[in-house]
Amino acid sequence: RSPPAPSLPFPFPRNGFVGVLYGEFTDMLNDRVRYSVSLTESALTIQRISSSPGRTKVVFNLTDCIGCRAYRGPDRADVGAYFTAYFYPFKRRWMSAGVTRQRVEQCFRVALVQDPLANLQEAERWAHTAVIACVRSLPLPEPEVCRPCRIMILVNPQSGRGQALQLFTGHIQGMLTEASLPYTLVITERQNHARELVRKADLSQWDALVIMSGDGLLFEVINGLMEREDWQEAIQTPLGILPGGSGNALAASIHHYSQ
Ligand SMILES: Nc1ncnc2c1ncn2[C@@H]1O[C@H](COP(=O)(O)OP(=O)(O)OP(=O)(O)O)[C@@H](O)[C@H]1O
Repeated sequence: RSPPAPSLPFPFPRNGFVGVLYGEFTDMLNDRVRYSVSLTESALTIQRISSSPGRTKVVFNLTDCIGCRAYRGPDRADVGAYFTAYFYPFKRRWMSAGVTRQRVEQCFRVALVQDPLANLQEAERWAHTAVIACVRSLPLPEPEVCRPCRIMILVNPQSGRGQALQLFTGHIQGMLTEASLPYTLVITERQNHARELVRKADLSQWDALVIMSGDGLLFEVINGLMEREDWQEAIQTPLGILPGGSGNALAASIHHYSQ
C-alpha cells in the first residue's frame, strides 16, 4: 500500500487563476543564506540574495517538477515551516556526453512571522500553487478537474537478476511519494499471477497499470486485458513499463523513440 493521501487540494480546477507568487525565504540548513523565490505558471526562479556578484539565479521549469510539499520541522520549538519542490531536469552525466534526468530537491524555510501556523499556511500556499501550476504546465488534455492518478504497480521479484523489487524500493517508491501519487503494489508470486489478476480486476479502480519487470510480465498483463469480455475498453487502460528485467527490449525501444 502507498503512503497516506497527500494534503493537497485535490480535486482542483485545471482552469482558473493560478497567479504568480513572490517570497523571500531562508536556506533550510542555514538561516543566514536568503533567497528570493518567484513562481510563475511555467517556472520556479530562485535567486540567492547576496552582496557579492556572481551567477546566483537558477530557473527550474515546472514541466520538470513532479511534486511539492509543505510541512513543519521536527523541532516543535521552531516557528518556521518548510516548502520543498522536487525536480528531475535533464543534466549532463558526469564524464559522459549524454544527458539524463537527475533529481534536484529545493527546500526553503518559511519564517515570515513568529506564528508557526501562519508560516505553515504560507508554505502550503506555495506548495498548492506550485502543484497546480505543474499540472497545468503538462501537455495533457484539459479535464474539468484533476485528481491524483490511481496506479496499480506490478513487480516481478524474479525479473532480471532478481533485483526488480530492490529497484522499486530504491528508485521508484521515493518518486511516487514526492509526486503524492497513491498506488497499490502487487508483487507477483508465480507465472500467470498478473495475467489472472488483470483478467478479473475492476479496472474502474485504476487510472494506469505500471509493470516493473522485463517484457514477460507486460506480455502477461496485455494478455490478461485481451482475455476480458470488455477487452476493447480494457486495452485502453494506460500501461507503463519500468525496466526491471534482463533484456528490457520494449522499455528500451519506447525510451529510444520518445527522445
Ligand atoms: N514470482 C514469480 N516467480 C517466477 N516467475 C514469475 C514470477 N512472477 C512472474 N513470473 C514470470 O516470469 C516471467 C519472466 O519475467 P520478466 O519478463 O519480467 O523478466 P525477464 O525474463 O528477466 O526479463 P526480460 O524479458 O527483459 O529478459 C514472466 O513471464 C512471468 O510469467
